[in-house]
Amino acid sequence: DPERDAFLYGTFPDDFAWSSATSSYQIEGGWNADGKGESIWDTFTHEGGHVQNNDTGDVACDSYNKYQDDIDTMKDMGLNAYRFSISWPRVLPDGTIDNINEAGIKYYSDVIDALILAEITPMVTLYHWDLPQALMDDGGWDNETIIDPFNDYANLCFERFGNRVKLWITFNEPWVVTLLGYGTGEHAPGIEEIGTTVYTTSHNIIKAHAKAWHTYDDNWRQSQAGQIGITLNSNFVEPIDRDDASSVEAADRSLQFNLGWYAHPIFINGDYPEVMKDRIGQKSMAQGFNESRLPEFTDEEKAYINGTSDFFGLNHYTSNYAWDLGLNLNTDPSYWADSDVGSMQDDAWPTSASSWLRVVPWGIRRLLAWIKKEYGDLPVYVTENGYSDEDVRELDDVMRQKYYTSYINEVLKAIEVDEVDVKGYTAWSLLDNFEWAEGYTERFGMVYIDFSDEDRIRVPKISTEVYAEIVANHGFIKGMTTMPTTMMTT
Ligand SMILES: O=S(=O)(O)CCCN1CCN(CCO[C@@H]2O[C@H](CO)[C@@H](O)[C@H](O)[C@H]2O)CC1
Repeated sequence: DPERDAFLYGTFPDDFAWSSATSSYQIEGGWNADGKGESIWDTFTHEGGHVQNNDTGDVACDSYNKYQDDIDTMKDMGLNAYRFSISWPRVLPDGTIDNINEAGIKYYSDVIDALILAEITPMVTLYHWDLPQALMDDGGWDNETIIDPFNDYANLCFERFGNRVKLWITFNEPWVVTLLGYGTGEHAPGIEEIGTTVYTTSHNIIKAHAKAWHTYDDNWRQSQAGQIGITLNSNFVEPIDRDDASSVEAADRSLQFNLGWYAHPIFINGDYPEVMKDRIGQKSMAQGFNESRLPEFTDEEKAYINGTSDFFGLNHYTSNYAWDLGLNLNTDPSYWADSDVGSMQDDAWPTSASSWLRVVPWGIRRLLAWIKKEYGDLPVYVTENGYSDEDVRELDDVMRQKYYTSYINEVLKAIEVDEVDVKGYTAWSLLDNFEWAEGYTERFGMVYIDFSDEDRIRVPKISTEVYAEIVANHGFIKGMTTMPTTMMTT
């Protein structure tokens, strides 16, 4: 509708964080440099057969050696924050605190010092999917004995970097970690248990997250005065028919199964959404299980988990329509079937190089408003948002320029009109990088890299100029020279 789609001129709060993001396995390379231990992604890519063209992150963007180039680029763009992740096996090669790799500690200490020198605030993710292989050998996230090694790892990072790092994220996208890692098998460790292990691994991750938050809150917050939270990913889900109660309910149920799965315990009451407990419970009984496939938290665990995030970290890329499929007790045990929701994307929505990513700018505004309504008026960081190109050298990335302009404008509306307390925006990604199972065939970077050139030269695309001007103006003012003429409104 015209009101929804009108472009809004205006500025963001003065202290707004203008950021870009990367992650360790996707950009660093140096997979076995200076004492680093193997991660499950080293194993997964070296095994072959899981990634397009059998690409690996052995070298990736070589940021292990070229991180200063990355920081120089962000400095040139005027960014004031940078979200990156620490590779757990680079600092703890066996995963446990018994063997600290000081060379790994020094690498991240140097990166942090270089960011501070460039007046760029570091935002550090502790877990962005590269689990030490040694811990996978003990069952990985499906074994609750992993909770203590994760806490020891988090505590080490707080101890060594917390004097300079004041924004911590425990996990990046537990939904992807469990669904793609233990459900579809598309991601490391490649386990295919779509109806059971996705829930037992998530259960352990939520407990591990809570323990790390309490460790910071008890031992470090007073002296370091930082903030620690979690980053969750979700599409916005629009009812296929807003006047049909069953599809409105189905859309909300889909958001509960995607986002509420983790956000409800952490931000509401320490427990899973009622609709998940109810549906998965009913289906599990009908499928012959003697207990629900969704594990239960004890009352003590609920009290321990509730309230364990200082902000809401949101990764958002795209949206979809949903409708009700009706309660079906005859399905096989499957996360996809558990929610009884049909979903699709509109063919009118512009495409990207990623099959799941269509451009729907108004979705980010709707999702931010939904989060405020559902979880309260808490600070929100958009910790990822971005667009993918095909594997071609195209520096005038017009679609990405329009994507960023349109989505950032919708975030402005969320702040100005819907009064959502958004503290920062993070463009995924600074660099073209290793896009997981798609390898280097899908490019999310504002900066182009030729992965066949061993020098991995950073070549800024035009979107760096568009984003830089938005940052310089703290938003949108008339006459901005780089603004694309036609926005994306769908
Ligand atoms: O429900 S379906 O399975 O039919 C559709 C799957 C939708 N997922 C949502 C999460 N997305 C990962 C986002 O992943 C994030 O975004 C970036 C770009 O992908 C990655 O490079 C980052 O590492 C990651 O944090 C992959 C696609």
